[in-house]
This record gives sequence, structure tokens and C-alpha cells, in this order.
Amino acid sequence: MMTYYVCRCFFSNNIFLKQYNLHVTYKDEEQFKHDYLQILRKRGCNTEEKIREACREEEYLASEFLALVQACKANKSASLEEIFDRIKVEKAERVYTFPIFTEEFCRLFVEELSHFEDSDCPKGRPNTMNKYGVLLNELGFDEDFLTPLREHYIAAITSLMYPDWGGAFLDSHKAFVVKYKLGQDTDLNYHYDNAEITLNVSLGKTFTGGELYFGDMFRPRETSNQNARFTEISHVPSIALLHRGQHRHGASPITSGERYNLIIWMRSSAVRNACCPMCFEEPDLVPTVGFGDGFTKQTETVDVCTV
Ligand SMILES: O=C(O)CCC(=O)C(=O)O
Ligand SMILES: [Fe+2]
Repeated sequence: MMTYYVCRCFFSNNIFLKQYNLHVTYKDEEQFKHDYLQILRKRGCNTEEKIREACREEEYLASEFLALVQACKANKSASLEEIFDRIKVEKAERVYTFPIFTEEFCRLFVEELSHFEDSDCPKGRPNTMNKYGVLLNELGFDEDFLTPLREHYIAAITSLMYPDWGGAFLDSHKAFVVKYKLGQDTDLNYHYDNAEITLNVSLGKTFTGGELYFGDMFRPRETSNQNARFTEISHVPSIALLHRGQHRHGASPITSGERYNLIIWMRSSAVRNACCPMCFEEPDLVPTVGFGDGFTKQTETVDVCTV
């Protein structure tokens, strides 16, 4: 089958520097300074510090997110107070939210996905629950965007928040975008994820309804808990939500508009090699391509099946 790609330029071209009201292309620092230093200076970017800020590759990340990651990295063993100033603790147990992307980046991302949807490229769907989502590894998003995002940024947060779920040992992921629209998929059944930790980011566009609701943790060999209490959380564009993969959840129907969410199922081979989170048995490994479902043949494991 033919392999299709997106161009690397998606991550470097046409980045909007809001503060200076300027669209730029970023290949490397030398090119960036050569092309934009003069105009940036004229627009008030006149100190070394400001120039360094402007040519950071992290332009698509919210400044609050960069500050949170910095605090997590600095705070590895010290007090969590500064981190809890920067992260919202939601009512559902161990669910956290925080700004992650700029609104401009969310808009560009959704635009890019719409082009892909309109194209006749073959489309693998994220999972059996979802007819309209897009698998992102097929679009070439892992190498330059999602793997560095997980390794250099998100891991700093998960290491602190979910040490018991392999948060410090995440080594692969499956990422996709889910889409809800009246007349297409409008909601998602109650389920748990094939992930140790899930990142769920609302990308917009505009919608009503579509809340995420959380119930109880999945327990193998236990019949469904009729008394599970549900906690609803509304998605807000550009805000990320972190939860444990085994924390059962679903999405309420949207009542208008279109809702796109980036979902990253993050895996820790050290955790899942000991016990498959879907069948709760020792995994029966079948070779596959790419990250597969995140199992490896490494022998060092962390057993959370008993957590
Ligand atoms: O639509 C959502 O916010 C939830 C999606 C989800 O839980 C999933 O795809 O695993
Ligand atoms: Fe899910």
C-alpha cells in the first residue's frame, strides 16, 4: 500500500508570533535571525532575551505550559506547591488540566486535518469506537511533533503526577484525533484506554455538549459497578487533560458544532510488559510495525496490575 506523508514544514512554516504580529518560518536560528531580526527589532523585540524567546522552537506551546514543565523539571523531588499553582486538579480523581497549545496552533492543526479529511488518501481509523478520527502516525506526526512533545515536555508532568503508572518511563504512544459532528459520530461509549496515561487536548472548533465524563477505575474480573458515580468535565479548546488510561470514561453527545480532540495514549513498556492492560494477563507478543501497542521484550518491568 502507498505511504503518505505531511511535509515537515507544518511544524516550521507560518508560525505566528502573536506578540510581534508576525508570521515566520523557522528552519534554524541562523536563518530565523537573518530573515526576521530587523523587522522584529522594529516591533519592539530589542533585547537579547526577547530575541532568544522569539526564536524558540516552542512557539506552538502555550507559555503557561512551558512554565508548568519548567516547574516540574525543577521540582523533581521538592514540594509540589508550585506545580499545583499551574495545574488544575479536577473533581474526578487524579485528572488534571492545563493550557498546552496556542489557539493559533489549534486552528492550524484542525485546518490541516480538514485538508486530509477532504483528500482521497486512505484513512486508518483510530479504533473501533470511532468512524471519523484520524490516526496521526500515518500522517508523519510522530517523529517531529508528538514524540518530542511526549519526551521533552509531557514526561516531566507525568513523572510527578503518575509515578505509579509508569509516568517516568513512558516510551511510546498511539496518537489520533477524534471528531464529533451531528450526522457523524456524536459521542463515545464508556471505556478505558489501551494506555497507562492519556493526554486529551481539545482543539476546537466550536461546539456545545460533548463533555467528558469519568466513572470508576477498570477492575479485571469484576462485573460492572452499578453504583459508579460520574464526574463531568467540559472541554475547552487549547486545554489539555491528563488521566490514567484505566480510569473509565466516555464522551457525552455534542449538541451542535464540531469537536476535534487530540488523544495521545501514552504507554510504558516497563508497566505493560508485565501485564497487558486490556486482558490483564501476561502479554502474548505478536510482532508489528511502529510503536505497536507499546510492548517490548525487555525484562525490567514495573507491575501495576496489583496497584
Ligand atoms: O472525546 C473525548 O474527549 C474522549 C476520547 C477518548 O476517550 C478516546 O478516544 O480514548
Ligand atoms: Fe478514551
